[in-house]
Amino acid sequence: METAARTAPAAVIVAIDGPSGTGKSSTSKAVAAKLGLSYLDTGAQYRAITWWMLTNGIDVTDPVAIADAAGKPVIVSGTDPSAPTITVDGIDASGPIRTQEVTSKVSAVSAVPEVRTLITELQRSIAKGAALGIVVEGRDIGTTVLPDADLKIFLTASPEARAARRSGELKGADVSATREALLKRDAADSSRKTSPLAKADDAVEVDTSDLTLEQVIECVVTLVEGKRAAK
Ligand SMILES: Nc1ncnc2c1ncn2[C@@H]1O[C@H](COP(=O)(O)OP(=O)(O)O)[C@@H](O)[C@H]1O
Ligand SMILES: Nc1ccn([C@@H]2O[C@H](COP(=O)(O)OP(=O)(O)O)[C@@H](O)[C@H]2O)c(=O)n1
Repeated sequence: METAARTAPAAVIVAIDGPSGTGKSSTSKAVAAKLGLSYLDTGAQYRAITWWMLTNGIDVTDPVAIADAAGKPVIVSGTDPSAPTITVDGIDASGPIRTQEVTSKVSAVSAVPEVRTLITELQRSIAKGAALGIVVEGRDIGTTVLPDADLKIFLTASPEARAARRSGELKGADVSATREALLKRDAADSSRKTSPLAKADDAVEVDTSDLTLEQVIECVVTLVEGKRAAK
């Protein structure tokens, strides 16, 4: 009789990177749910450490203060794509990490090398523990966190499409102000020295500007299934 271990599909690791509003979270969650994989939102982890710094009086304009405090918060990510969670020191942080204040400060905190080292280790251990595989989304997953991922996707979209999507979520937010804020964050994330936002050489680039979310999901599911079949 065949053992479960022999018949179970090999774990598949999928890295999805790209700037804000390109569809990383929606696509990654849906692909993971459809294929029975775990899901990790690495942006939520950088937001969580930023929120902890802000609520604990750390000066987020001072990289030395950020580096000194980086090891203190305990960040735990739940990886069920239908109900992802994030806690900091046991407190649910899923709401507070989405505030405008955190969004405007997260690039400065995430640029500090000590922060990146700690969060990258956490991400690798979560990916290693995902028995059936995982979809990990962020900015540096294909280049730095999981350079041996089975499949790397880099999502792009025009600043106009991204701003329209984000201001739709922020109910009534001004599209041009949202566009400027997105571009400012892209510039900071792309220009930092340690693991900047970048497309890995072997990533598949998908421009989502004129695609529906369903089309993007279908495209990525097809690519993952192809990789799984080849394993
Ligand atoms: N291809 C698409 N077409 C239209 N809206 C989209 C598309 N992809 C994502 N969205 C919407 O845009 C918003 C931002 O998507 P999200 O997945 O959070 O992007 P990211 O994680 O890259 O910042 C969400 O409201 C989402 O439903
Ligand atoms: N792998 C990652 C993921 C996010 N980040 C940082 O975290 C911020 C928030 O990421 P996010 O994915 O939640 O942002 P949105 O795309 O949801 O706006 C980014 O702007 C980066 O500064 C990072 O540096 N590396």
